[in-house]
Amino acid sequence: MCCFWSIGIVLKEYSKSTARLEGKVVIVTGANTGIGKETARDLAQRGARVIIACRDIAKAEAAASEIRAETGNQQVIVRKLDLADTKSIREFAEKFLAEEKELHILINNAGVMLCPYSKTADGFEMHLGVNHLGHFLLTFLLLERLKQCAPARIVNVSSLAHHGGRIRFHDLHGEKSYNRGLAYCHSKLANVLFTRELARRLQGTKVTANVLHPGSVYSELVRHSFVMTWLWKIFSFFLKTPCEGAQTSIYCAVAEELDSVTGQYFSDCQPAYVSPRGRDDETAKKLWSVSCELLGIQWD
Ligand SMILES: NC(=O)C1=CN([C@@H]2O[C@H](COP(=O)(O)OP(=O)(O)OC[C@H]3O[C@@H](n4cnc5c(N)ncnc54)[C@H](OP(=O)(O)O)[C@@H]3O)[C@@H](O)[C@H]2O)C=CC1
Ligand SMILES: CC1=C(/C=C/C(C)=C/C=C/C(C)=C/C=O)C(C)(C)CCC1
Repeated sequence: MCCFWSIGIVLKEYSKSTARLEGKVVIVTGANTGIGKETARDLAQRGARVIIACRDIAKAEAAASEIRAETGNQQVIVRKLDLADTKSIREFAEKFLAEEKELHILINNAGVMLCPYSKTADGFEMHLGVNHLGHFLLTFLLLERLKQCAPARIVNVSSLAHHGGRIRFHDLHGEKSYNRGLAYCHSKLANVLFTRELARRLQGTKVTANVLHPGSVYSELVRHSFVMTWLWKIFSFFLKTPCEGAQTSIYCAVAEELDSVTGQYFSDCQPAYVSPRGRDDETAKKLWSVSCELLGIQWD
């Protein structure tokens, strides 16, 4: 359940669940700032053991100490994860699986937007590589542990921007044409399609997979665009705070009424409209097999 309230002209919703998470292990990617940090803070407040999976250890340690001090939960742990490098993703997963016996909630939150054309360590276009392929590989590597600890949840942070995306199988890495806004949209559509296919494959396992739009949130996401950085500053009053932006992620992670809900897209803590391309099962299946090929994995 969510509650409604409003500030100015922006309608906002808060996850109302009082669920406690003592004994539960959670991973939040990109939790050193923005929506991820607020998600980690809330889950730590609920008593979970929270793994802050970030590429910059210094920034992550600063966020973790702040959360530990504020919540009194000392089980907020930093681990290195660079989603732009499959070697780092594999090292993270290997270390995690060796150190932790359990995993109950995986929040694939980290993301980049409006990057100038660039590639990941493995030669993937940056938006597709970090936002989709990195999380696809991470989920693959951790899935057995989630299944063993079921009921468990996978929460993928996508965006309303998925409406503008398409999966350009003929030019996935933007080598023929590249627009950084569209590249973001494509990667966020990939998040929606991945969740859809993942949920279908996980039927009967008690591991759910849902995807969400957090709202338009005043965060560092716009850092690669000078114009957007200024627009975000000027219009910040109309944007959600990171704490408000984290509410739908928290809702998907803990709400009791979602125990058996899977494959759904949420916004403002409620089901929301998915674009026709985000409901295309054939594209979802093809994206799945192409992602496996690119990553050199077999995921049946
Ligand atoms: N803000 C908004 O309005 C909206 C956000 N979203 C989505 O919400 C999610 C969170 O974004 P938000 O909090 O706003 O953005 P921020 O830029 O504030 O946070 C993004 C996080 O992702 C991390 N990250 C980026 N690249 C990598 C990488 N290669 N490996 C590991 N971590 C990485 C960042 O780390 P570092 O600090 O080191 O760069 C940071 O922790 C994203 O998936 C975004 O697409 C969706 C719709 C709207
Ligand atoms: C129309 C408009 C704005 C709103 C932009 C929005 C709402 C952007 C949403 C971006 C998303 C969803 C990004 C992440 O996925 C501004 C810049 C506030 C002010 C200028 C006019």
